[in-house]
Amino acid sequence: MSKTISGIAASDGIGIAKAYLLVDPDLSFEKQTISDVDAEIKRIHDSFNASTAELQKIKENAKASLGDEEVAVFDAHIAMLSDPDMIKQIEDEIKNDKVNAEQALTDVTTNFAETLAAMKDNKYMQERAADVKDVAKRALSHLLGKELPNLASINSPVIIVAHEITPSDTSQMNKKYIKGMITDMGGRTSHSAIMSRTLEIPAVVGSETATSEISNGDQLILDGLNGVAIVAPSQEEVNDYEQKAKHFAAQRAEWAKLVDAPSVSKDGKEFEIAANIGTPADMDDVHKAGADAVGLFRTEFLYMDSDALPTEDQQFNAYKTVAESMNGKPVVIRTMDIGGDKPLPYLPLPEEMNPFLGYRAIRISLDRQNIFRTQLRALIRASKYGQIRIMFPMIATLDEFRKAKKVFMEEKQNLQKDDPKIGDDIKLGIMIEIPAAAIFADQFAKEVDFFSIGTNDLIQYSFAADRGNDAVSYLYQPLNPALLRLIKHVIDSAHAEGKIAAMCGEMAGDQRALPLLLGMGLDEYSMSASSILRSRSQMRGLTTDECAAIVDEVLAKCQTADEVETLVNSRLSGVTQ
Ligand SMILES: C=C(OP(=O)(O)O)C(=O)O
Ligand SMILES: [Mg+2]
Repeated sequence: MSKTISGIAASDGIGIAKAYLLVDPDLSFEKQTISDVDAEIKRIHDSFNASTAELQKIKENAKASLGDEEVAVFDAHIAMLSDPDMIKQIEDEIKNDKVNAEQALTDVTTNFAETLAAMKDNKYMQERAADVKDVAKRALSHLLGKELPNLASINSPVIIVAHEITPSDTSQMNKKYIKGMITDMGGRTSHSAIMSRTLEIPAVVGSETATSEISNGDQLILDGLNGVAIVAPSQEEVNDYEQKAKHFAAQRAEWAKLVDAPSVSKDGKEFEIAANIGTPADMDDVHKAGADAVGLFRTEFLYMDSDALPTEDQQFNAYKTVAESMNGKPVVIRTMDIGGDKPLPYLPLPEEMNPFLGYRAIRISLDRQNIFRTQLRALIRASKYGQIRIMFPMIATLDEFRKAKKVFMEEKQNLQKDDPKIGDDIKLGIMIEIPAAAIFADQFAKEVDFFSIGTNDLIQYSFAADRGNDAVSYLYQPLNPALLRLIKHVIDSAHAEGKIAAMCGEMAGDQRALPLLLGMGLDEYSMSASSILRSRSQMRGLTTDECAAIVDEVLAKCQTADEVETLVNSRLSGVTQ
């Protein structure tokens, strides 16, 4: 009998493959007194040899799909397994204390890791502590005869089943073999969900129970369109889903024909469908999707993927690459949004009770202005290579925007001493993601050049529901009339002052929301590159007047998100394809 597990649909598509459980096995053991010292020492050597052989194999596989940096980690681990000092200490403990290999390995490696972690002024050595722990875990798994999961060693089609998937996990994945992902944790706007969409891997998140209900090697169907996974499906179910997957692939092929088509409504009104990116490496997908602009460059990834604050030149190069690659089309670059769920290991921030309500984004930038000024200089310099727009995240008050603008003006004037007109064309905008700013949009609109509505956070803060917590994910309601009112107010306020209203939260790529946003006259829709062509296709089937009438009716009549969805669907049947 098959079993169905439900979660949150996070990335479109259907995958059928065996489950790959990304969960560490139980590596607990008992301390034992041994009598055969030689046999125990041999066990250690065997486990180190087996670990080395395993790492060599993983490295070979990884070479084919990953960058040099990722592969170098495996070399470092292999080198550690032949460290004479570490091996001697383990042998000595076995000889002197007559303990089992597991105990000696754990004692010695824990000691090594602690010594490294204590080297506070040597970051490189500090980071090696994690490598020692990793290597020890691998050797221990061999001693206990258990297998560790390893993403980089995957070389046949699988569906990843994990508690949570981190950015470093995704950097080890070979997209070719990953047919889907299902996690226990996360909501639709958690960063692992956003990553799965960027990688175009079908995904279901927030299932709560996937890792406990699915075993390694189970046959799985993953339906990222409807947010379900079927464990041990019947042949009939497999056939059914193979048909659905074919249908979805055919639909994708149809959408792909729109790569060079304009983003217009059925009645010929032009809009912009833009891409959200995290690094310049995402630009390939942006071009494949035929994006009209980059509507959100989340620069915090430049800070997160690095061991230290990125220099002005490193940032300049990243911004220039993206600006040039868009060939004159707009590129909205958001200043760093660190804090909340995006910590920086090398920038210690105070422990907070409520990190999402704490010291983050523009609050850090205005407080630590050297970091902010470096970023602004890099952005102003890069603006010579394309149409760069600068956007400030997490603006709550007009004062914050004015302060940020003042710093920008000072840096621009400094740079203009050498290059008189540099930065003069840069438009300055803000994210509307804090309810106070949304409510006060009519006043903000007088001073900013554009808004971009960040619905991921705007919903989180409006409904007081953590965006990554699946226990409260029922409150993530893009179609709730309260939110729709707020969004309409923001769009109307921008237009009253002749300013651009964009949206870069996930709602911009939500098929259910598009007719309403079009009806409200939203100018720019910025989303994961993988959603662009589908949205363009949908937009081309909608008429703005009809959508505006639906918005009026929804706002006059509906009290719940479900009522909104039902009303929109009933009005659209016959309007769209
Ligand atoms: C786009 C947004 O920003 P992020 O997801 O990076 O917080 C948002 O909050 O909607
Ligand atoms: Mg946000």
